Amino acid sequence: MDIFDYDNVLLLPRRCRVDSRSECDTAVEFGGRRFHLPVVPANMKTVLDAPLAAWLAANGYFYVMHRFDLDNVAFARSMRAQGLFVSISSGVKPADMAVVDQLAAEGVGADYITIDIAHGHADSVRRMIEHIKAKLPNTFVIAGNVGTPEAVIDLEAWGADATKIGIGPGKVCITRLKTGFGTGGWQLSALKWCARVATKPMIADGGIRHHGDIAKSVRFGAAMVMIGSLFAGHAESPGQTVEVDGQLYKEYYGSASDFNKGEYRHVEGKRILEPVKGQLADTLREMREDLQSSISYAGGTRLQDIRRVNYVILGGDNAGEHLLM
Ligand SMILES: NC(=O)C1=CN([C@@H]2O[C@H](COP(=O)(O)OP(=O)(O)OC[C@H]3O[C@@H](n4cnc5c(N)ncnc54)[C@H](OP(=O)(O)O)[C@@H]3O)[C@@H](O)[C@H]2O)C=CC1
Ligand SMILES: Nc1nc2c(ncn2[C@@H]2O[C@H](COP(=O)(O)O)[C@@H](O)[C@H]2O)c(=O)[nH]1
Repeated sequence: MDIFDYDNVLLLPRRCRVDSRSECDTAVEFGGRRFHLPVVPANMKTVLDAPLAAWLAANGYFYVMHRFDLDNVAFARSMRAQGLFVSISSGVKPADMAVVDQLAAEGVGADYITIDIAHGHADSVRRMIEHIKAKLPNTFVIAGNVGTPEAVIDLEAWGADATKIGIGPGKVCITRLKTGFGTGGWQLSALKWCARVATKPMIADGGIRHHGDIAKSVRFGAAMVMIGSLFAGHAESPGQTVEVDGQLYKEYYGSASDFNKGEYRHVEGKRILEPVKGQLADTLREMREDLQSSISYAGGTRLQDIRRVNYVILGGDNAGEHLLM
């Protein structure tokens, strides 16, 4: 198996089929809805909050609300009141099951539920999927996080409608240092490995440092790409603003950090400062333009055309050209 990551793979251009990049369509269908981009801000407290979730939903973008210090049912009610789709995160504890029960009992429901725990290849996730499917059979269930084909096979067999791939590639992640496990450093090839067996959509989660990494994720099988650090630090981002030597930064911390947990137990995340960026809408516009360009380099007009390109691995033992025959 080739081992590579975002920073040592490049995609190879094919003959252009458009006269303008504006002819390239970045839209994606995911869970029965169509979104402008195959991109979703990470479900983290310093990346999005309820107003940002509502803005994303109202403007044609996918979102997954985080699950920390939040009343999921109240959030779902408020999105419904605005006529917007509901996409929440869940753990696997009795309180999380009770949220599902309440959403069902009140008839609020949820369009998407992302079961999001550190080690998603677990019986607790199987039980949670079964619980959601029993109480809210029309909800699209995303389950994770995992990093192996065996896990993807199991989650799909247990009823997940999509899987989320990435153990430890995140910018504020310290899982590989603390535990010795993960896909950090080879996330893109882990995605490729999982794509061999996946029969349902996969979300590539973590490790995106440049807009071109979105196209690379799509090339290796992602239907959707979850991004934390690139979205943290915007004017609208919920992280606290901090001034250092006259420079403005916003905090970005891991969901398994002591900053998020409020205590130092089972810590697998850290806090960093992201330079303050500008408006989120401007970043999304630039991402869309860059992805339109990626599609044109792929010789296509639609997102899926990126899947057909060849690629090279730069440097190291796995270096070489990989051609689709
Ligand atoms: N993508 C990644 O690499 C990682 C992401 N995270 C993120 O941090 C957040 C908090 O995650 P998490 O701590 O799982 O959430 P929770 O604190 O909600 O824990 C979920 C449940 O899973 C159990 N659990 C957690 N880790 C393991 C494990 N390694 N083996 C067996 N059981 C486990 C917990 O029990 P107990 O605490 O008693 O073990 C708890 O019952 C999530 O958003 C998650 O996605 C965290 C780490 C890695
Ligand atoms: N190991 C940990 N991973 C975490 C933690 N909090 C979030 N995450 C994961 O990171 C991505 C975002 O990655 P980025 O490279 O785009 O910044 C996020 O979606 C989670 O999967 C954590 O505390 N520990």
